[in-house]
Amino acid sequence: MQFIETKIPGLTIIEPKVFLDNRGYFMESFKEEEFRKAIGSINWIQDNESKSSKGVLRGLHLQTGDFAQAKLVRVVVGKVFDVAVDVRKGSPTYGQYVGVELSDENHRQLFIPRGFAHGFLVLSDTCIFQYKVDNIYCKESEDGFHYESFGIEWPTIDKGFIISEKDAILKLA
Ligand SMILES: Cc1cn([C@H]2C[C@H](O)[C@@H](COP(=O)(O)OP(=O)(O)O[C@H]3O[C@@H](C)C(=O)[C@@H](O)[C@H]3O)O2)c(=O)[nH]c1=O
Repeated sequence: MQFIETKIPGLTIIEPKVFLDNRGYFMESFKEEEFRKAIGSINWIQDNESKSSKGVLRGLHLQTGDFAQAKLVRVVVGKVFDVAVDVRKGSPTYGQYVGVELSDENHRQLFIPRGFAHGFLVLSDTCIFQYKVDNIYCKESEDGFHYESFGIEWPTIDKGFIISEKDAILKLA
């Protein structure tokens, strides 16, 4: 398992070691000991999964205050352009984002610390997206930014993006 630093300290790409053979592949998708040594001890308390079709853009989301969440995100089926934006007040990298392709071929994961806004655009026909979070879901603590914020260069999709009503009216930053 490799931990690759991005330009935003703490925001980390993780590449599991994949063992291929004539049956398919095997990989350890999460290993607490290695994660703790590379990043720190995180008490993951919930796993989430969503399914989306091509062009779906979910985000940019975060929870605030006592319900802030770190996330460990990955794609089980398909391919996405995944984005994390540093929106921690006073952070030297405030407003900066990292965009990374996560797919069922590169098996990459992204560790997103608390205080980042997160979103992803589905590039494949269908996508199953899974992630761990370290805090409970709290509707009242949800916050977000419109996907056109922060100068994010999203890939283009022929038929355009599919966005929830809630995400379409998020504030622009
Ligand atoms: C996120 C979440 C949603 N829900 C419910 C609320 C709602 O009725 C339904 C769908 O919720 P949403 O529309 O917010 O789902 P979605 O747009 O997929 O939200 C997710 O987007 C990505 C980008 C993230 O980073 C996640 O943290 C999360 O915010 O699921 C839960 O019960 N638990 C949860 O943890």
